[in-house]
Amino acid sequence: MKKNFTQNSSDSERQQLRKQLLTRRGQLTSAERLAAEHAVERQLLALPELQQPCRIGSYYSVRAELPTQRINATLQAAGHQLALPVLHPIVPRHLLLLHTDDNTQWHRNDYNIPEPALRCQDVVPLQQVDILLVPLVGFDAQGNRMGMGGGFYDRTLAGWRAGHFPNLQPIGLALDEQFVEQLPTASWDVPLPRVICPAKVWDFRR
Ligand SMILES: Nc1nc2c(c(=O)[nH]1)N(C=O)[C@@H](CNc1ccc(C(=O)N[C@@H](CCC(=O)O)C(=O)O)cc1)CN2
Ligand SMILES: Nc1ncnc2c1ncn2[C@@H]1O[C@H](COP(=O)(O)OP(=O)(O)OP(=O)(O)O)[C@@H](O)[C@H]1O
Repeated sequence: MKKNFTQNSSDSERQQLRKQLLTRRGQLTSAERLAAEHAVERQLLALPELQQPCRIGSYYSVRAELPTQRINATLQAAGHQLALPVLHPIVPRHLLLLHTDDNTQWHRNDYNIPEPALRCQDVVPLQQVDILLVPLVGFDAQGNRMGMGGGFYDRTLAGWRAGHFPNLQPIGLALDEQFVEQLPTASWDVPLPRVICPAKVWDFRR
């Protein structure tokens, strides 16, 4: 992948790179994607943090994302509490995390992504979340992340970067093909401390 993006790269460069990465991600077969989910699940479950019951924010994978349906079910079966994102009904481009279990009712949001029905009692404040599994389109050797371009996770992670959620550990989940040497960055981008891929757990802390 190209490396000639500068820190001040334009929106169109970011858009173009996003498109290339989405195309690359879309070229995997469903068997390859399933194998990737297995490998990521194995590495995730082996993390020391997950050896005790945790509150985990995950995502409901769509299109060619690293699949999470099986990972989410396994996490619940292992005794972890699972919360999934809902587009905030009032604050534009913000996310809420909602507790989910077998009784959860599902709706499709404006992006056609299934999300739990909004019930106030199910909202899990980020202060109470231990691990946040973050979807991505691409990531680089510094942990910089490119998402779908809505800024949803950038806004969510801004509070974490500011120190408001000291117990929260964000972890990106990705296919190996989503790695690029260097992504263009913007001031609002929040680098991920860790990314789990099928081949490797990337640790950017220290
Ligand atoms: N599975 C999953 N859930 C998620 C996210 C995600 O990336 N993956 N999000 C991460 O933020 C939030 C939703 N944000 C999204 C932002 C844009 C588009 C999207 O598809 N936008 C364009 C398509 C882009 C394109 O065609 O180039 C569209 O609406 O058609 C989807 C989700 C919350 N839930
Ligand atoms: N903390 C923030 N506060 C206000 N605006 C923000 C913040 N973070 C991102 N934005 C805005 O969101 C828009 C999209 O950002 P960007 O392209 O980096 O999204 P992304 O990381 O790809 O998407 P996502 O986080 O939803 O997966 C940018 O125009 C930016 O101005």
